[in-house]
Amino acid sequence: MSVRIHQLSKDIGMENKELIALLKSRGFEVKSASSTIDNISADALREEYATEAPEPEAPKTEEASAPAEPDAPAAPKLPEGVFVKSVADIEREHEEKAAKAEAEKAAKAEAEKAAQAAKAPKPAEPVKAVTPPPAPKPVSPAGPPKPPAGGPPKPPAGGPPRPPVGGPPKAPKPSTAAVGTKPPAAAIPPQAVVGVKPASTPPAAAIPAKAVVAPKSVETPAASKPPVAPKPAAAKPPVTPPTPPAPKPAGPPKPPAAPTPAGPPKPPAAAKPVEKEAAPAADTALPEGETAEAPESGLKKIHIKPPIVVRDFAGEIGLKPFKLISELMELGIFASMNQTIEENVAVQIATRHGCELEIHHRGEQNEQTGSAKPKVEKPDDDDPKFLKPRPPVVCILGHVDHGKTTLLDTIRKANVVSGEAGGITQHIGAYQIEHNGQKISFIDTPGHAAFSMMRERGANVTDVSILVVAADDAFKPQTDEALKFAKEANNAIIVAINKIDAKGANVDRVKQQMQEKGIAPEDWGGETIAVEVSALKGTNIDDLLDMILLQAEVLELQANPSCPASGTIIESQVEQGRGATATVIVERGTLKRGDALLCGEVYCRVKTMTDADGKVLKAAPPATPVKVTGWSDVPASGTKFNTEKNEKTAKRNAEENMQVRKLHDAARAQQKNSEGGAATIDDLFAAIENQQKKCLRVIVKSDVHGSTEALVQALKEIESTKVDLEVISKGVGHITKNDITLASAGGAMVVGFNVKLDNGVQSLAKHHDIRIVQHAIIYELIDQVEEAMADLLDAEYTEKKTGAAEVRQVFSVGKTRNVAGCMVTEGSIKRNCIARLMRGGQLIHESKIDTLKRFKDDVKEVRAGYECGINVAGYDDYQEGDHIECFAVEEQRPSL
Ligand SMILES: Nc1nc2c(ncn2[C@@H]2O[C@H](COP(=O)(O)OP(=O)(O)OP(=O)(O)O)[C@@H](O)[C@H]2O)c(=O)[nH]1
Repeated sequence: MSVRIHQLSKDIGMENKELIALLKSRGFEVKSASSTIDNISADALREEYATEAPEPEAPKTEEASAPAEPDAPAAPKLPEGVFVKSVADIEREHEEKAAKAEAEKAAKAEAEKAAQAAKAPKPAEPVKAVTPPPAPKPVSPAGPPKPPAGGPPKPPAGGPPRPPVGGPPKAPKPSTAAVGTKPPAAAIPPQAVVGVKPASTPPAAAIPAKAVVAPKSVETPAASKPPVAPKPAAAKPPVTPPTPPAPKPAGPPKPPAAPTPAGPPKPPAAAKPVEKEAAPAADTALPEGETAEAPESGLKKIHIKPPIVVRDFAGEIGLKPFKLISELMELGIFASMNQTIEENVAVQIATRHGCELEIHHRGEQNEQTGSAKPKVEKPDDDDPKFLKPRPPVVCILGHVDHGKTTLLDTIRKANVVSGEAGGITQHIGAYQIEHNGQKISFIDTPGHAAFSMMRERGANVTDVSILVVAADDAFKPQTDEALKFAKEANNAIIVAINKIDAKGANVDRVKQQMQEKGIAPEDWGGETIAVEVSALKGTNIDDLLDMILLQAEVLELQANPSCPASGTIIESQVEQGRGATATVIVERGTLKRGDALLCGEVYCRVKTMTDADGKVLKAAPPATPVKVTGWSDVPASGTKFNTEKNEKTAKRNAEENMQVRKLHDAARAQQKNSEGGAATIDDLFAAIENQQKKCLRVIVKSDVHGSTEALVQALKEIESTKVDLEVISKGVGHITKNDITLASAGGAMVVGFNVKLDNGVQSLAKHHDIRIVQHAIIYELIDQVEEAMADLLDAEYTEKKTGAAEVRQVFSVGKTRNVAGCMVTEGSIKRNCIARLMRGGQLIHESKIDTLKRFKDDVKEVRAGYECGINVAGYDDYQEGDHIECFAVEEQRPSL
C-alpha cells in the first residue's frame, strides 16, 4: 500500500512542494504530487506532523477557547515549523538530556558486559515500565500503534533529525521513556534488540527497541516518535504518548521462534531483574538455540574399541560405509566393509567429521570416563585376604624311556603305559592325586625330541618339575633340555633317580652329573632334592610325594578361588561325539560348568568338565586339571584362557582377536612383499634355484593339537638341499574327505599321526591318487615322509667297474672284421656289458661287448686270469696294449 504525495500533504497540512522537498531530503525518490510513498512512511510523517501540529494548541484546550489570549494571534505568524518552547519545556528538556547522558553511560558499560552474554533481555518491559514524561495531554490510546518507522527497510524517520515542530509534546518520546528505564536499556545489547518486537503489535515492536538502542533517539525521528494516531490526530493534539504500547505489552509476544542471537526477547522475564539475570546467564545458561552439546572443542566424543571395523566405524561417525570406504581410498587405504583400519587413520577420519575418537584397548581401563570394557577380574583378585592354599602343579620331565609314564602310572595306580602306541608317551596328560590328604596335580609330558615344545609348555604352567633320570642310563640330551626348561620356568626341581632296581643302575653317576650341572643333590652338599625310586616296583614313591608336598609348602602356593577362572590349555583335540575338547589347568579362580571362556580366537561355554578318570566335575578350583568340552574350535595348546561375562562377549572378543590376527598377517605379508621388491641379484638366483627345487606338500592331521604342532615342527626340521617340505594344512582329528580334496587341489600328500580315516576317504584318495601315510609312532612317520620326499627326486645311476682285460693280440675274422685277443686282468668280462676301450689312458670307444669267445665257443662270462676273444660293438681297430674296461650301471635311490 502506498500513499500519494498530494494526499499525504493534505493529511499533514503541508504544501506538496514542501513535502516533496522534505521527502527528497530524507532520501525518498519522489518527483511530483502524484508520486507515492509507502504507507508506513506516510503514517510516520502523519504522526510526526500530527504531533507537531497540535503544539500550538497544546496549551490547554480550554485556554484555546479563550479568545482573549494575548499571544494567541502571534502564534500563527510564526514561520512554519517554528515553535516557541515554554520555560517548563526547556527545563524538562535539560533534565531529559542529563538523564539520557547518564543512561548512555550506563548503557555503554553494561552493554559491554551484556554483549558477551548476548542475551536479549526483554525489551518490551522498558516501555511498559515507563511512565511517560509529562504527558501534556490526556492521552487516549488512540488507535493501534502503527508499524514503526524503523521497521521497514527505509525508515523515513531515520533521516536527519527534524527540528521539533510541535513544541513541548514532542518530548514524550520513547527515547525519553528509555532514558527513564536505564537498566533495561543498558542491559540490552544492540544486537539483541534488533528485530525485537515491541510489546504492542508485533511489527511495531522495533520502535521502542530502536529508541533504546539509539541513545540519540531524541533526534531519531521515526524511531523516537511515538506512533501516530490515525488521520484525525493530525489536526488535533491527540498525541500518542509512549504509553500506548504499555497496555499491550502482553500482546502477542513474538514466538520465540527465531533462535538467532538476536532472537526475540522472552516475554515474561522482562525488565527489573535484567541486570541480575544477565550476569549469570553469561556463565551458565546458554542462549536458546544453542545446544549444551557445543563444547569448547565442538567435537562429538566417540568411544571405540579396536579392531576398528570399517562398517562399525562408519556407523559411529554417522557415515555410510561406502562413503567411508571412498574417503579411505582418498587416503590411499583400500579396505572393505568388514576390514579393519588403523587407529591413526580412524582418528583422522573422525576428526574430519567432527568427532573425537577415544580408543579403548582391550584390558585398558579408561580412568577418565570409566567407559572402557569392564575388567574381567576385580582388581583385588590377588589381595592376600582372598588367597587360599592350592595344590602344587607338578610336571614330569626327562629323556625318552627313562620311566616318566611308569612313574606317574605307579603314582596313579593305573596302567597308562600299556595303552600307549610304541610304549612312548605322545601327548600330554594331566591328572590329580591325593597324598596324605593333600592334592597334587601332575602333568605328564612326552620324552621324544619332537615334543620339546610340549615339554616346554608343561614346565611353564607348573610349580615343581620332577626330572626323571634312569639310573642305568644317566643324563641324556633330553634330560639336559628338560632341566633347562625347568630352570627357565623357575620351577622347583626334584630329581627322581629311577630304575634303581635295573641292572647296571648307577645312582652315584647320576648324582655326579647332577653336581656337574649345577644341581648338586642334598646328600652331596647341594640343595636339590634327589629321590632314588623304582617306578616299576614302586620303591620310594611315597618319599617322592612327600618331597613334592614339602616343596609346595616351601613355595607357599596360593590362589584366589573366588574370582573368575583363568588358566592354560594343556592339550586339545577333536573327539568323536564331543567335538573340540581341551585339557586345561585352572590357575586362578574356580572354573564352573556354563562359564564362558575366551582363548585367543576360540571361545567356549563350558559344557562338561571331567577329570583324568572321566569323572564329571561341576567346579574346578585352582591347580585342577580338567578336560573341558564346549569349544567353538580346537584351542591352541599352551595358550591362556580367561572367563568372559557371557558366551556372547566371549564370542565377540574371539572374533575381534581373529580380526587382529588377520590384520597382522596381512601387514606381515605386505611387509614381506615390499621386502621382496628390494631383492639383490643373489636373492634372484636363490629364488630361481628354489623354484627348481622339488617340494613335497603335506597336510598334517593328528589326534591332539600338541602332537600336530610337534609333528609339523619335526617335519620342518627335515633337512634337504634337494627337496622342500611345505605344510599346507594342519589340523586335529581324523583324516576326512575334505583333507583329500584339499590334497588333490594342492598336489599334497596326507600325513596322519595317531588318527584314523573317515569312511570313504581311502577310495577317494585312490581316485585322486593321493598318498596317505599314517602311523602311531612319530619317528616312523617322519621316516615315511622323508621317503616320500626322496621319491620326488630323479633316480641316480652309478657305474661299477666289473672287470678289465688287456689286448694281447689282434685276430682277423673274415675279410673286414677284427677281434681282440685278450687276457682278463680284473673281475670278469660279461657279454653285453658296457665296455670302454682305452688307449694310453684315453677313451677310444664305448659300446657293448657283442662277442665274447673262449676259443671258438661263445661264452657269457670270462673271469680274471683267462684268455678270451672280445669284440666291442661298432669297433674293430684294436691295437695291442689297449685296455677294455667293463661296467655295470646301477640305479640308486636318490638321497635328500
Ligand atoms: N627296571 C625298571 N624299568 C622301568 C622302570 N620304570 C620304567 N621302566 C621301564 O622303562 C620303559 C619305559 O618306561 P616309560 O614309563 O614308558 O618311559 P617314559 O619316560 O614315559 O617314555 P616316553 O613316554 O617315551 O617318554 C618301560 O618298559 C618300563 O617298564 C623302573 O623303575 N625299573
